[in-house]
Amino acid sequence: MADLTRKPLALTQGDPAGIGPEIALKAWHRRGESGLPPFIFLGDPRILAARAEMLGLDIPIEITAPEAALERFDETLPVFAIDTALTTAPGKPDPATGEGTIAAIETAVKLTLRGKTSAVVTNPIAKSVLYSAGFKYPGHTEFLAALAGRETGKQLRPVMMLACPALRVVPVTIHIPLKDVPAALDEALIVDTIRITAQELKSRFGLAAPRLAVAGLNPHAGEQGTIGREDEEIVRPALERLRADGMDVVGPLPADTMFHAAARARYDAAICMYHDQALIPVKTLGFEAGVNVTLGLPFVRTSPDHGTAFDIADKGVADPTSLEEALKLAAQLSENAA
Ligand SMILES: NC(=O)C1=CN([C@@H]2O[C@H](COP(=O)(O)OP(=O)(O)OC[C@H]3O[C@@H](n4cnc5c(N)ncnc54)[C@H](O)[C@@H]3O)[C@@H](O)[C@H]2O)C=CC1
Ligand SMILES: NCC(=O)COP(=O)(O)O
Repeated sequence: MADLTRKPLALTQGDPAGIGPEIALKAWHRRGESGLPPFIFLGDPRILAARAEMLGLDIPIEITAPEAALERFDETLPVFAIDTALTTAPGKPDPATGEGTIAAIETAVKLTLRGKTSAVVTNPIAKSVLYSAGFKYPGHTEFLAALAGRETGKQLRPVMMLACPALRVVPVTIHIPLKDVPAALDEALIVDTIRITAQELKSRFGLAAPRLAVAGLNPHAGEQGTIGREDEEIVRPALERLRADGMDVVGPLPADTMFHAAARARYDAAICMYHDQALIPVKTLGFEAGVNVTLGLPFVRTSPDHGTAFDIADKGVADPTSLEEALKLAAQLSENAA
């Protein structure tokens, strides 16, 4: 039975041709055994119903307001209806659905900032599909910060964190080509990213004194400047500034030796210089239960660590565990922040 003093989580549909609708249905279906916090699905109920039929799941889908979702969650899957072009099939994305996909994210932010829902949980979007539909952001992370900035009038700096039971990682640069990473790195970017990470590890994750380990950019963290100068000229001075402020930060460390079990035991989060340096270890150690969390926003946002998985979207085999973990972490973090 849901605690009716709480609010539901806002769960966006993601790309309707991906596995988002399927994992939402499966997560609701096993809500009792997994102890799932209540959510309201923001998306097109016709897409959800068609996917339930494909999966052979008899799931009562109910269009409802967020205020009624908690009460109804035990009995029905609550949906806040957002019209989406019905031009896709599972595994066959179409930019025409982009408008509905984006509207679901915008609605989630509005509902959460207005106190109707407790946090935003996003199903995966395919960046390339949305770019064809005119989307101008690298991903949810930057889009959510822009939406929240628009609503609050504040300039927000979002930080991506991925977490699984064995590891938390933060990429300093996110969705940019590898060749552009060195030029994108500067002392201020590294300092800001680490400050926001440390702050939220305290306020949202309850770590009184977070220990951070920072990867170097180059092999062997530059080997004293002989394999690239960035680690000595950019990363090290940034870490010295943070240490002067009393932060527990080590590095720059050689990235190849900072993710084995004994090394991981020495820190609470690893700060990495680029996307794959951060995401390869976390997805290798905990793909099934990994969660993506956006720090630096005025609300909690999580998502599964995986993407749209178009290759399996018509097969019925998608695993909902990562989404379930994202929903549970969102509920926990928003409770910590309350
Ligand atoms: N938060 C988000 O919106 C994210 C979106 N993406 C987007 O997803 C699209 C596809 O990306 P990929 O690199 O192919 O990664 P992906 O995570 O969609 O798929 C990688 C492999 O893992 C499998 N897989 C993923 N989730 C699974 C699940 N829940 N159960 C069973 N198998 C699963 C897929 O079938 C595929 O073989 C891209 O357009 C990317 O932009 C990727 C990551 C996160
Ligand atoms: N590789 C992580 C990813 O693509 C998620 O990005 P975002 O949509 O959460 O910004």
